[in-house]
Amino acid sequence: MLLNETAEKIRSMEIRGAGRIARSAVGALRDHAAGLETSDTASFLRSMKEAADLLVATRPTAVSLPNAVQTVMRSLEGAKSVDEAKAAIKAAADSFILSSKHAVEWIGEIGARHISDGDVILTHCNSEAALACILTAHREGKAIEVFATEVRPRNQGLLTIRALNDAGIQTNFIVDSAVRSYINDVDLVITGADAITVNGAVVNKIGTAQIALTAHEARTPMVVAAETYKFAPRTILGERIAIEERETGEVLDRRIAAGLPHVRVRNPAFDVTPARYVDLIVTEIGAIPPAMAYMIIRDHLGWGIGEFHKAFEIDERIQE
Ligand SMILES: O=P(O)(O)OC[C@H]1O[C@H](OP(=O)(O)O)[C@H](O)[C@@H]1O
Repeated sequence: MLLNETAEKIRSMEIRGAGRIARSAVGALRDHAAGLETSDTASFLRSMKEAADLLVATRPTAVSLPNAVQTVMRSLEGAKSVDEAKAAIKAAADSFILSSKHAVEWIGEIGARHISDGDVILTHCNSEAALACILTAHREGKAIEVFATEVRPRNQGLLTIRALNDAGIQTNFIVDSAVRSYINDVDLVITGADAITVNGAVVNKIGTAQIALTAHEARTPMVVAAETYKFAPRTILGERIAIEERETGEVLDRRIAAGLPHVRVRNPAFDVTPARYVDLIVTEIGAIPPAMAYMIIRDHLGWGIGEFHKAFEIDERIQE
């Protein structure tokens, strides 16, 4: 898909979900690289850097996006010609997409082990990773029932209930504010994540923190299903995860809002659940407590402080 088209689809949420965003972005980078006609390495690198910046700027919160783009852009290091650079980008993008899909499968396998026959599960938003756990448990023959929230204002819950319905899983569709009314019927909460910070806090769809708090009070385990590339390396350096504020028309029709001059509509797309309300994070390399976030960043993402130096080197080469 074309670069600008992909960027627009991510911005408008036609392409959404932290994993899908990441895969689409690296696919767009790969296709952009293949289509560049220059033989000048510096101008190729410049164009790739602009493409990477454009994609990363589309949505600020899901760290899967910059992590994926960074993974692919790092493959440019050491490329001595445009052809070499194109081949490196393609290999890195294809490998990222494949391993991202495998990661979801592994998360499904591992997550399903935390689901018992007869469990009632509550999920929020539409997460590939969380759904993988639920669908795998169902495929294994466990009788499960799900509560799925509506997910105002973008109604991603509709995607979730369609997937659950298609699989033949008994599902209860509830408004976001009904979670506390049903939490005592729930054995396990499973959500996805858009970002996980070094201190194990989980950034996910708005409403997740309320659900986690409710689950904590009810002593219902809160499980987060997330690929390792959802962990945010720059939080080691004190960088905070930006919470995307989307346009207010998503929440209240602009014509109605125009007649309410004293009302300010707020529309944060994500919230932060502190680590103490998260029992387990299921990743493709195993289920871990949130306190292990630093080790995931250090050992499995392979960059942190060095990331800045690498990015700087690419900038220098562009200026040559
Ligand atoms: O990567 P997977 O597990 O599919 O999704 C992770 C998260 O991405 C989504 O964000 P949005 O709907 O794009 O704002 C939701 O917050 C979901 O929990």
